[in-house]
Amino acid sequence: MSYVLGHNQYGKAEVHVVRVFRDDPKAPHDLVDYNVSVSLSGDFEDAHIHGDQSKVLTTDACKNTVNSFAKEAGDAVREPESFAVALADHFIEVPQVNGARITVEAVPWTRSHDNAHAFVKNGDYVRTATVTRTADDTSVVSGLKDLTVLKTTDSEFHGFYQDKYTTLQPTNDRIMATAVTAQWAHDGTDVDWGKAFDEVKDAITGAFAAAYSYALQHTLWEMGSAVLDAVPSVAEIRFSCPNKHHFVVDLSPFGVENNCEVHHAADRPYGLIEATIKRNEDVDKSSAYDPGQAW
Ligand SMILES: O=c1[nH]c(=O)c2[nH]c(=O)[nH]c2[nH]1
Repeated sequence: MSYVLGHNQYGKAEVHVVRVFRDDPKAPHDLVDYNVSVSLSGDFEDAHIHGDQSKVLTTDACKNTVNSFAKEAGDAVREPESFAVALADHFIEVPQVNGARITVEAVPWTRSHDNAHAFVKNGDYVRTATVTRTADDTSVVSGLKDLTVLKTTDSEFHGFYQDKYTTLQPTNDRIMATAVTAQWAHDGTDVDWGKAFDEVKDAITGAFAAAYSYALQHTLWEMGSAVLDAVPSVAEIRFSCPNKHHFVVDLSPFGVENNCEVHHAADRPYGLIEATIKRNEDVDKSSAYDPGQAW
């Protein structure tokens, strides 16, 4: 037999760690809530082909490292990107590892009633970070998932291609709603991650609100352009946005007028609109994204 082992990677997925910052007894507490996944690649052929584990850093050790780094990495823990960089820098030092990918899903908690130690989980969205480390390169992709936005007008959809299955009626006034999932790749790592995240999120929601839309595709372009305008470190942004359809209900059988007021919010099927907006043609950040990540 001369079969060949192709790409392989392994690690611990979804280490859910909550770190409280409470070093200063007089200061209010802070916390971060991270779901961390570690994926290592390198010289692991013997483990697969011969059952020899001598080079395998256990996934249990990966989990322990995440937990310990939640204390050891100090202030780097405060932002998902810098925490992931600290972990990636550690794992790449293992001699048989030549690639380390760390993904973090960060659930935002907000302080409750200005209380020093009480928080409310903010379920509006999840912040994400993916750090890919090789011996001589670190690439950082930031993101967010499931940021749901809706506007009640300033959205049209008409002039579309028609075939024999086309029944959709054109409209010049409709609800537009989506749950934005986006990932943006940075040039370099010298970035104020928290500030950049807030600016990107603000650019996305601001452009969604302000842009007059002729399709969700058009809105993705506007949102991506606003992000590139606002944050110089972003080289490209990838969107995956379900069109959360709101269909105007026909109330005419009841003699009731419905001027885009009463809608049926359908949950499926949904249009899925995806696009990458790049700073220029030469940008190629594909290796910075986790191919196994289903958005
Ligand atoms: O914004 C939209 N883009 C589409 O491609 C599409 N297709 C469709 O049926 N409705 C919509 N809306």
